[in-house]
Amino acid sequence: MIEVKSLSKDFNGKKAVDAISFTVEKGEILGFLGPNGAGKSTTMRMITGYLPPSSGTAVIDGCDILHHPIEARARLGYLSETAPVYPEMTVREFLLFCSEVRGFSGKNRGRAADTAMDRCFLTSVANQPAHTLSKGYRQRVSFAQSILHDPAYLILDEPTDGLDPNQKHEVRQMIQAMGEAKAILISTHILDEVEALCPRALIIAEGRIVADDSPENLRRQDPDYGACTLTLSSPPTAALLEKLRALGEVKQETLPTDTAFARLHIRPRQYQPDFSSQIEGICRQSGACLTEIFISQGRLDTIFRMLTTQQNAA
Ligand SMILES: Nc1ncnc2c1ncn2[C@@H]1O[C@H](COP(=O)(O)OP(=O)(O)OP(=O)(O)O)[C@@H](O)[C@H]1O
Repeated sequence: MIEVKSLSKDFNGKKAVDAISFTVEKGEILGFLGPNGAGKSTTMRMITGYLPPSSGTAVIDGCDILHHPIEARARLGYLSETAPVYPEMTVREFLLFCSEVRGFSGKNRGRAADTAMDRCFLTSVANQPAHTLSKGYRQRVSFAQSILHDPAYLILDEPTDGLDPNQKHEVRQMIQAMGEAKAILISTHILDEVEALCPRALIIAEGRIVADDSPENLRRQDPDYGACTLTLSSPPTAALLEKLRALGEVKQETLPTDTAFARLHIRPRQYQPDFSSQIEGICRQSGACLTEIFISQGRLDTIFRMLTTQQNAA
């Protein structure tokens, strides 16, 4: 388990991270979200021992990063935001070098480098100098470096940043496969990625945790969760509008004048699981022809904005 215990960091008297605590269990992929400057990278650098905290600590598989840094780091793989790679080395040379630093020797050194290249789809560029690689491939080399020693704990700072959609897909699949056995903390700005990869998400703003829940539960906090958007084949009558207004807040969308359709958005005063059935019943009774109904599942980006801008305003 990764245990983050009341970690704080001050830079020149300003709190970048403010008493953050959370845990990540093996078999869990925890999404770490927050706006620019929220403190994600600073937290990750403290967990991995690259930055001393002002207070608090992190414990990796029982090893305190401050008191047992070598043992704690041996259990960790870290992909930093900057993904540093020595430019003049080939991919294989770089990974052999990193294997040696990780304590591999003899055949094990080559085996570790080759396995990591294989898992990160790098074999075809093994002999290419790093400075000739595209950004996506450099990111993969850095990823390979972080998993050389097959660590049980992975800290990934924006692992798909700058990758093309195909590469993003591949890296996500790699993370998903590794997440079955490892504890993974992953920071990202891509909310779709969180929905696809992370059963749990932590949102931070101005160095503090403002949410810790599943993406689904977070979406439920969207005021639009369960709201319905209806398309009618003709404009609604005043009687229909009155009945719908009794159910919730009704907004009529302005559509191009050459269409006979009408579109209404109805938000319940509070979530009701049978809201769409109630609306369908009212339309049927009123003789309105309902051609389409869309039920909102809420949006993570709405919640992200609500939680992180509230904090800024405070
Ligand atoms: N070495 C440093 N010296 C001074 N201030 C720093 C240093 N590193 C980070 N900060 C400040 O700490 C705050 C948090 O930065 P951090 O990089 O952790 O944010 P982040 O959430 O990772 O942002 P982003 O999403 O843009 O990567 C910011 O205000 C940043 O300017």
